[in-house]
Amino acid sequence: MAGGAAVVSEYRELRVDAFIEVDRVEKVFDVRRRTGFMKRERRQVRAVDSLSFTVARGEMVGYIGPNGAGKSTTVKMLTGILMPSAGRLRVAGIDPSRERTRLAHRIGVVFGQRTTLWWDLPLIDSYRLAHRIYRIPDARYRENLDRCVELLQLESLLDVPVRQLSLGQRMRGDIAAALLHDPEVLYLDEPTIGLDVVSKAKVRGFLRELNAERGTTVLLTTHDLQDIEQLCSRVMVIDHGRLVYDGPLAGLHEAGESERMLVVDLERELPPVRVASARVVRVEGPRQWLAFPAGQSAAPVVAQLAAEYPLVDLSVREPDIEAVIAKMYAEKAVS
Ligand SMILES: Nc1ncnc2c1ncn2[C@@H]1O[C@H](COP(=O)(O)OP(=O)(O)OP(=O)(O)O)[C@@H](O)[C@H]1O
Repeated sequence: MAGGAAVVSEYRELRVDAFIEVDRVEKVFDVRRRTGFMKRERRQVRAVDSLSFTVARGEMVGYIGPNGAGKSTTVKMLTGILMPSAGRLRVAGIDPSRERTRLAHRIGVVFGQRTTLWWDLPLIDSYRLAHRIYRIPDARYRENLDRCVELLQLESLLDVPVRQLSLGQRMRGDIAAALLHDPEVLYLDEPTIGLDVVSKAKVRGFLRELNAERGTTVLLTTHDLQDIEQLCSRVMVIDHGRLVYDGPLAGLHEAGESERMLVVDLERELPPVRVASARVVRVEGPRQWLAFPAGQSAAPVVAQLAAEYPLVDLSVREPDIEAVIAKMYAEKAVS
């Protein structure tokens, strides 16, 4: 990924009004492992390595990476659950690990795999508890609850014990719980995991509206790239604890050095065509597939084809974003 480092630093310089600041942060875990009878080995795991980024107020940023890349560790440090081994973190000007309680009033967290709701109690009771714990003014609580209930379609679920809710219903319940105290920033960890298509659409629609209306800053961790495509104009990719890409989703294609495909229909079957900066990867009767670099315009390839071959039709196919990211994950971190 040759251009990756440049992409990371260029994008970083643009962000001046930082709401979330991560500056050369590291997190090293000491792990002890049994290696035999009475024998233990001590090992260090560098979960986050010299990580720097900023997020402006009101941004919706995707935070992605392969398993074990350091995403959860980053989010845990941003909420104050974990203390960084080195570097500086600020969220809304607050040092998370030093002032965790003060920060808790300004952030909301949703972990798709776990719930913050009271399992045996009706859903509404978890909200009443949040009302007390966060000391939310009554009118504000009522307004936020009504809004979440309406947009997340929770009306018929409020009196149902949480353990009886489906995964999608529970997830919507969790998102509401994270928002009752008006957090300025929301960390979402896999908010659509295990949800059906309809529930995913509901959750995504709600998050879009929340961001547009309230300007809530959102950091979204997900393995579902459609979440990113539909919600985030910016994406950060982390691998082995380091940032390997920070920029618009569309730029991932270039950074991943992916290829676009030109599908060409000729008048008749011909041997593979020969054009500059594209190569034929498949031939099926009069149809041929030509791969060319994603960062390059299709125009010169099309012009040469039209001038030299009996062209009937053509179309350009964009690379599959999942393939681009899989390729990025397979490469070494560059930042
Ligand atoms: N409490 C801990 N003690 C020791 N090692 C840990 C601890 N928490 C995380 N790690 C290690 O740190 C690395 C990063 O883990 P992390 O959970 O942040 O990754 P992730 O990107 O969130 O992965 P996933 O997508 O699987 O949730 C992994 O190697 C993990 O094993």
